[in-house]
Amino acid sequence: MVSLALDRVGARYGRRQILDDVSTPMIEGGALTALVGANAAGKSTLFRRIAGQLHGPGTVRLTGAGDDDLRYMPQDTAMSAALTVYESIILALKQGGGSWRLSAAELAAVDDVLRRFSVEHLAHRQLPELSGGQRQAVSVAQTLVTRPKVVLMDEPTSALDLYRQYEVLEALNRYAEDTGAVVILALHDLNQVMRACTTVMALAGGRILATGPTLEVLTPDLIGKLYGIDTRVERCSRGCPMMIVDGPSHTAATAS
Ligand SMILES: Nc1ncnc2c1ncn2[C@@H]1O[C@H](COP(=O)(O)OP(=O)(O)OP(=O)(O)O)[C@@H](O)[C@H]1O
Repeated sequence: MVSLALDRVGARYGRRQILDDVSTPMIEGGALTALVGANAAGKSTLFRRIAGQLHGPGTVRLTGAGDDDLRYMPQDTAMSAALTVYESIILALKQGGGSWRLSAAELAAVDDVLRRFSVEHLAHRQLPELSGGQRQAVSVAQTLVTRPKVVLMDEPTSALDLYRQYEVLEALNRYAEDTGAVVILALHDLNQVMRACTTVMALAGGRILATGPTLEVLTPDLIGKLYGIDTRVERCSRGCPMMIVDGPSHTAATAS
């Protein structure tokens, strides 16, 4: 089983300290973990630090996976290359080098990821012709084609319609279950978090404010602290917990 833990991790841009002493318990693979926090709280910075794109104090401990097994999908992914979706996924698969030939297993991996994320019908479309939501779904497929054991995704559903949000989160959940991968998603939609993610890490002021099982961590009290918003949790007609937003509170302590 794959797991990831952070021990007193820090990060800065120039003199500006963004993350300070970020520590987490062991995050186990096989299910989705959400990273939540206000705008500018440092979620992308934490992903860059875990992915090795930024350096700083502290330790990122990976168990059952090496640095090569990690993929980070940033918030904005470039899709201007004159490639088809199919070609772009092959390119993502071959990014680590090796033979230019495609083995039967690699061809199967490309087919699998196209099917998992329902982008088969786009296989022969050019990347620059895709809509924003199509681009995002393709980007998820590119990220997962190598079957990474540690996956960090920055707002992977922000451009998707309601049905596609549900579909992509379900597919990500199945991916985590099938591969045992650690999959961490930065998400702003807390209803998506409640529906899809088993564990939550909440970031504020450059530190982890809370981490643990979703329904235990995402309390109205914590949400008030993170976003300055009053909320309550109710159940939808199918029994799924839902966050109802009542409005701004006056207890905000969000990151600068
Ligand atoms: N390349 C950079 N150089 C300098 N400062 C940066 C850089 N990238 C981000 N920052 C700053 O670091 C802080 C954290 O930004 P980050 O993108 O990590 O936040 P975030 O939680 O992902 O935000 P959002 O929810 O808005 O995407 C912000 O104050 C931002 O201005």
